[in-house]
Amino acid sequence: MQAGNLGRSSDIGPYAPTPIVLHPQATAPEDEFANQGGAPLPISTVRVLHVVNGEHFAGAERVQSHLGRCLPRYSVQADFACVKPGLFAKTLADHGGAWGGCYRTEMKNRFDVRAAWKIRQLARRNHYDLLHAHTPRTAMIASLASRLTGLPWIYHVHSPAARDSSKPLTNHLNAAVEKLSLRGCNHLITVSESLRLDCIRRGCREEDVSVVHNGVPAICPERTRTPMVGGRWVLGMVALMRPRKGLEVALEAVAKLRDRHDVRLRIIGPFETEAYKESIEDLIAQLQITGLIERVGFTENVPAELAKLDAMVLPSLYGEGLPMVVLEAMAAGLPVVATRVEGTPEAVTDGAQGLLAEPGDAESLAGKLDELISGVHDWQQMSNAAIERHGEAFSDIAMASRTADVYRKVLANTIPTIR
Ligand SMILES: CC(=O)N[C@H]1[C@@H](OP(=O)(O)OP(=O)(O)OC[C@H]2O[C@@H](n3ccc(=O)[nH]c3=O)[C@H](O)[C@@H]2O)O[C@H](CO)[C@@H](O)[C@@H]1O
Ligand SMILES: O=P([O-])([O-])O[C@@H]1[C@@H](O)[C@H](O)[C@@H](O)[C@H](O)[C@@H]1O
Repeated sequence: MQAGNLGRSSDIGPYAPTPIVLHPQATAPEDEFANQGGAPLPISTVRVLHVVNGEHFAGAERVQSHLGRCLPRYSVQADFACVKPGLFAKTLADHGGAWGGCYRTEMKNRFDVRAAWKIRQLARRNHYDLLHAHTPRTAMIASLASRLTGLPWIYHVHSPAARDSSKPLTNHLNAAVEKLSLRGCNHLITVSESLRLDCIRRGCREEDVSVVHNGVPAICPERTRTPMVGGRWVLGMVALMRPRKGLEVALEAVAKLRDRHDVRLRIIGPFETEAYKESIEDLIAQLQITGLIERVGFTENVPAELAKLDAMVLPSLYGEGLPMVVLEAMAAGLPVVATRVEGTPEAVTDGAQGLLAEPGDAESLAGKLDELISGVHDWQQMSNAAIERHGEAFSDIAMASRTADVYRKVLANTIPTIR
């Protein structure tokens, strides 16, 4: 079957190897894989095909689009094969190839391995050097495509498959598929140190796993006001709303705060299912907080929404890697009130760039919000600390630079086998 093409002609030949220097950015990180010599060396272009789901435009897809946009600085050209083409595939196409080319390699069902053959065709035609998968489903396809092509492949761990959703059966299946697929994997990238340790606990060798912390651009939109003790506080939760994000806990916390403070909660993002949306509407009615809740829905301009908030709330229950919305809020100078889940404490230290509550505990979340709103912490100081922490550790440029270094390390250690 011929793979379709959304963003760029599938007939494109190899990219002209544009020699540029490694780490041209002053802000690029020091890295264990970087060229240790004096002057930076010109390097040849690496071509990577990301094998992605592509149905949503949520965290993993943000990572992918930032990589597609930033990797060319490091002489890496990234394209995308979508096995569930949806909003992400459409967005890539809308950008006309600026974030990388997009190919439709649909799977008709979870075990439709014909996608691996489509990827083999793409890899041959467009001379990719390596494959990069992002979900258990795409790990399965990339691992098969790697066998068919002889290309090395990398797996990007965004969340722990065994506790990624509220569906135990799906989690179990995904964890099993991931484990089997990883047998032939050349290297793992985890988005947080907590996920790196999780992989090692599950049997991966330390030398096969690298942490590349997620990163986002330094977008800090102008604010028109600074919140004040005794004034109105506009809180916002930004997410693809699904049970594991803990929106219920945020609503319960707002209900607890309503008598003491003038608070509003903006729900920014789409709901994964209509049924979940209805259950949330029922809870809002039951808690009698309808007037305090503003429903924004999906927005393409998250920074503009962040500029309207006084704090970003993310009450995740479990299963996070390193949430992009936490990093986006920090870049925007917004204090983050989140939960101690997986990688989140790697970005936010309680009392510094934001506050950390216990997951699933509305009392704990309300207590942390109360601290911020009552002025126990200086809002401006937290805002400055958030911007600073983003700049030093979580930029999109740093993420792309480190990812490019992993690619080169893997390619340097792989004996090419052309099939
Ligand atoms: C199920 C899964 O795989 N989850 C992972 C996914 O994040 P997950 O999708 O759960 O959530 P994130 O907070 O990381 O990302 C949400 C993204 O959606 C964007 N957004 C949200 C609402 C909206 O209206 N418009 C909009 O564009 C946000 O700006 C953000 O970039 O990748 C993250 C990054 O590796 C990991 O930490 C998560 O564990
Ligand atoms: O591939 P699949 O199992 O159908 O489903 C996917 C999850 O594995 C992935 O973690 C998530 O980010 C996607 O939104 C999607 O839900």
